[in-house]
Amino acid sequence: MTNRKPCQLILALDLETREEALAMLDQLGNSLDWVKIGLQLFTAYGPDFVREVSDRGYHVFLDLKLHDIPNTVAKAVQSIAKLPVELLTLHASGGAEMLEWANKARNDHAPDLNLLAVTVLTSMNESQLRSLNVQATPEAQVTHLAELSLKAGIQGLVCSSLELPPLRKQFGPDPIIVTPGIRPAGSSADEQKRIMTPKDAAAAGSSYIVVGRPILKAPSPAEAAEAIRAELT
Ligand SMILES: O=C(O)c1cc(=O)[nH]c(=O)n1[C@@H]1O[C@H](COP(=O)(O)O)[C@@H](O)[C@H]1O
Repeated sequence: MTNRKPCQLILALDLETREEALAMLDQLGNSLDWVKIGLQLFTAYGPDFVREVSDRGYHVFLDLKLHDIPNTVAKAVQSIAKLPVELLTLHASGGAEMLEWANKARNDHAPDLNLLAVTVLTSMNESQLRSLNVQATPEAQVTHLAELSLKAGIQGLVCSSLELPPLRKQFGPDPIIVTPGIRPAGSSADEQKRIMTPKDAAAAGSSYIVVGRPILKAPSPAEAAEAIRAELT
C-alpha cells in the first residue's frame, strides 16, 4: 500500500553559517517548500534562525533528535512548541515512556506539531547494529521501533526508504514517514548506508524525502533540487 499524498522534498540545510544558509535558500527560490534545520545551524543560531527561515515562508522541520529522560524531553518539546516548527525529531530508542511524555507535551502545548520518531539511522547497517548488541536486521529493528513509537501516539517515523514496503504494509498510509538517505542515481553515498533514489522512495510510499549534500554540493543546487522534485511526480 502506498501513501496517498504526493511525496515532498525537504532540504537538509546542513551548512555552517547563517549567511551561507540564507544564500542557499535565495538560490533555491521556488524549488523548495520545506527546510530542515538540524544540529549544525540550531546550535549556532538557535530559535531566532528557526523564526527567520519560517518568516521566509518555508515549512520548518527542526531535527534535534531528542533523546533523554522523559521529563527532559517533554520540557524540550514544550519549549519548541513556541517556535514555528511543524516537524520535530526524537529518537525512538529513548523508549516508550520518553515517547509518551513527549507526545503528551505535544498534545498539551503544540497540537499542530508532528513528532517524528527516528528509528535506525540511515548511516547504519547490520554490522553496526551488531556492534551495539542489536541482533535484529535493520528492517526488523525499524519495524519494532516504529510499532513502539506509533503505539506511544507519535505521529510519524524517520527510517530509510528501504523499510517503506514493510512499514506501509503493517501501518497503512496514515503515518507520516520521512526518509533521508536519498541519493539520485550516480551520486556519492557519503556515509549513508541504506539509500534509495528519490523516484524509488516516492514510489515506495515516502511522505517526505530529506536531501542534503546532493543538493548543497551540486554545481547548481537549484537544478539539482528541480531534478529531484521531477522524480517525485
Ligand atoms: O533525522 C534525520 O533527518 C536523519 C535521520 C537519519 O536516519 N539519517 C539522516 O541522514 N538524517 C538527516 O538527513 C540529512 C541527510 O543529509 P545528506 O546525507 O547530506 O542527504 C542529514 O541532515 C541527517 O541529519
